[in-house]
Amino acid sequence: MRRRRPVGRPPGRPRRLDPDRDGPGRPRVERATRRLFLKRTGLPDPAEHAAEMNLPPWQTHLAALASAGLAGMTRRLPTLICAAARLAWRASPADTLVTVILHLLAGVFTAYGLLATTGVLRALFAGGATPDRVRAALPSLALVAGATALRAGLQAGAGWAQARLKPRVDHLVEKRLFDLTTRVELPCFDDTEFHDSMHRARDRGLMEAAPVVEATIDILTGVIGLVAAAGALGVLHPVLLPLLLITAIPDGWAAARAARMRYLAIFVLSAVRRRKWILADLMADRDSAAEIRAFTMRPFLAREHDRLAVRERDIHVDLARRQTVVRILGDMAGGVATAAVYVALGVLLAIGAVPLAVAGTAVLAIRTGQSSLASLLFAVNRCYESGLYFSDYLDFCRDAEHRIPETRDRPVPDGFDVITARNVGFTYPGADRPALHDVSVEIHAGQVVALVGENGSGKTTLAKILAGLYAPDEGEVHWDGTHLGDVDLDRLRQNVAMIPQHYTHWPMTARHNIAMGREPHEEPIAEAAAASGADDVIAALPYGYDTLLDRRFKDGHELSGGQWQRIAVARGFYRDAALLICDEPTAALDARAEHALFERIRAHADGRTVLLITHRLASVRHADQVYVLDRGRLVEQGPPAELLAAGGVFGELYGLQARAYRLDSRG
Ligand SMILES: Nc1ncnc2c1ncn2[C@@H]1O[C@H](COP(=O)(O)OP(=O)(O)OP(=O)(O)O)[C@@H](O)[C@H]1O
Repeated sequence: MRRRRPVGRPPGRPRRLDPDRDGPGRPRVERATRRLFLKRTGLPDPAEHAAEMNLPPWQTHLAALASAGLAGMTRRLPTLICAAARLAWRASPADTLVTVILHLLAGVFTAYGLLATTGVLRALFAGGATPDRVRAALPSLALVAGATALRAGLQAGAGWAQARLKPRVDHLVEKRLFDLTTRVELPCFDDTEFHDSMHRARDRGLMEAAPVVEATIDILTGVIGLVAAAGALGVLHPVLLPLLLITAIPDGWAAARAARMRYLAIFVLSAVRRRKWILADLMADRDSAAEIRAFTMRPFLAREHDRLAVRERDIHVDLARRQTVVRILGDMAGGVATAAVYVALGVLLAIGAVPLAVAGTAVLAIRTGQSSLASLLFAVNRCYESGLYFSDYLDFCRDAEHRIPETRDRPVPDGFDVITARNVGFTYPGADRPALHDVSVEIHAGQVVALVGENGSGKTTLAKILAGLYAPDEGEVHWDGTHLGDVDLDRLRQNVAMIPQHYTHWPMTARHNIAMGREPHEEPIAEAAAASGADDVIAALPYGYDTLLDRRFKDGHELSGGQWQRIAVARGFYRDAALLICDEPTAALDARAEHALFERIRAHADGRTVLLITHRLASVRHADQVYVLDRGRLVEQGPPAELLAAGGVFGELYGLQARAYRLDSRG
């Protein structure tokens, strides 16, 4: 038997905390960073007494961001840059190559232009009449102009290739993510760690892929610009090289510090913003609109929202003040450094170490280098920030790939004479007791088989195992001689139609809501709708089968719970599969509709096999076989008449319902 890959963390093994990858499960790091921020800023803790204000997935790395220094960021960069390069290459090798090559060439022309400037200045500063000097400078001037024009052209080309790359990267990562989320085994969705990781990847990781690629390209451009300026300075005079660094340090310090302040502010604000967003959603959402009015909650919600908005505003105003101070300090230090560089250049000129033309070019090169360094630092910050979230995406994809069921070659049966579940046991990931234990059932073709039992007794779980949605931990399920563990379950499910207990209200037309996943053929759709009673619902819709069943869109229409249920049943009928599973198909129906639907299921069965889960025991009387579950164990089985006569659990539950109806009808 194929063992199911264990999902979730093995019991007893605690998760290792990684301070660099903070998440909702790592509150210690959050608290420490919050304390650090509050101590430094003297601000009140905006999330005080708000237990529900945990970090949302899109802000889980703020603690890491808050505590990251420039050195920490730089250490992580090589991994991120490699991941971004691989992604860009997969998205479009041509655009990646063009972007890199054009940026490199632009860097060469930057250096060339700077060096050519020396020729211009040398000619202009030489002796002789001004017209002669200008004329002498013309060839170098033409070279500078040519280099500048070429550089601009190359940069525009690189920008175009980069712009083409972004949507391709977005498309690639989205496609991969949703391919994985729809292919992993169903039990993954019961695993909280998988769930969290999926949300982190979907809510933020996905969006950060393109920014990581862009930031990586910006880092490359920054480095190229810096190397071009440094190269030009080195060629002019080696002593000029350190001067570039001296002027760059204050700028770099101010940029890194201001960015860090922003991270810290966002970090401390995360809980406030999350709460504010929740309130904003409630105040502008269709589902809550009626209750807000019915309970006259508007003033309360608006006051609460405003209180949080004011808190957020104050922190931002304070942040703006402190960032301005840092920038002014940076600018002042930068000014002092630039003055020192000019003094040093003056000294070099005075002692004749460099000619005047070289000094003039050096000033230009230093300016170019400074601006490249500033963009480089900014790009490093951005790459680090986006990279943290992007690693969530990569981690999720790696994990999800291991959770895709392996492909199996054994042919899938089209139908069956008998489905046999033998000694089946199943425990949900993380659950401390099994949902099913040692359950054996047989479903013969053409039968209507009912699963009954109290809430939580395991009926839905058993149905899902029989349909091949869950693999049992113990025991086996066979469709005739075929063990479900040996076949491709995706193909097997083509032969199963399931009307689940909690069905989806697909935001699509009525037609697609019935055909869902199959070609929509008019006649079979109409037959399925008639068989389920959905035909009346559709006839009353403004555009019939073409009516969009979602009020959030123009011309969309909303259905009542019972009307939706009929559509869901029609969907099950439309599949016309060997096995039809109906999991409480009448829960939302009125008494008349319920009776009619059971009649229709019986009529639709007509040689098909139906597995019926229901609490309406009167409807089970016509089943061929009833299995009664109690806390995950099979306690009774047999034709309904025999079970009633035996007076066991089924008889007791049936009697309770019948008595309630008798009392009700007496009034
Ligand atoms: N996704 C899940 N993760 C963990 N436990 C689950 C999950 N789904 C069901 N369970 C548990 O498994 C047990 C059986 O649930 P199941 O849904 O099969 O019962 P049921 O008989 O269909 O109940 P009901 O009549 O209320 O629909 C219950 O104890 C339930 O809490």
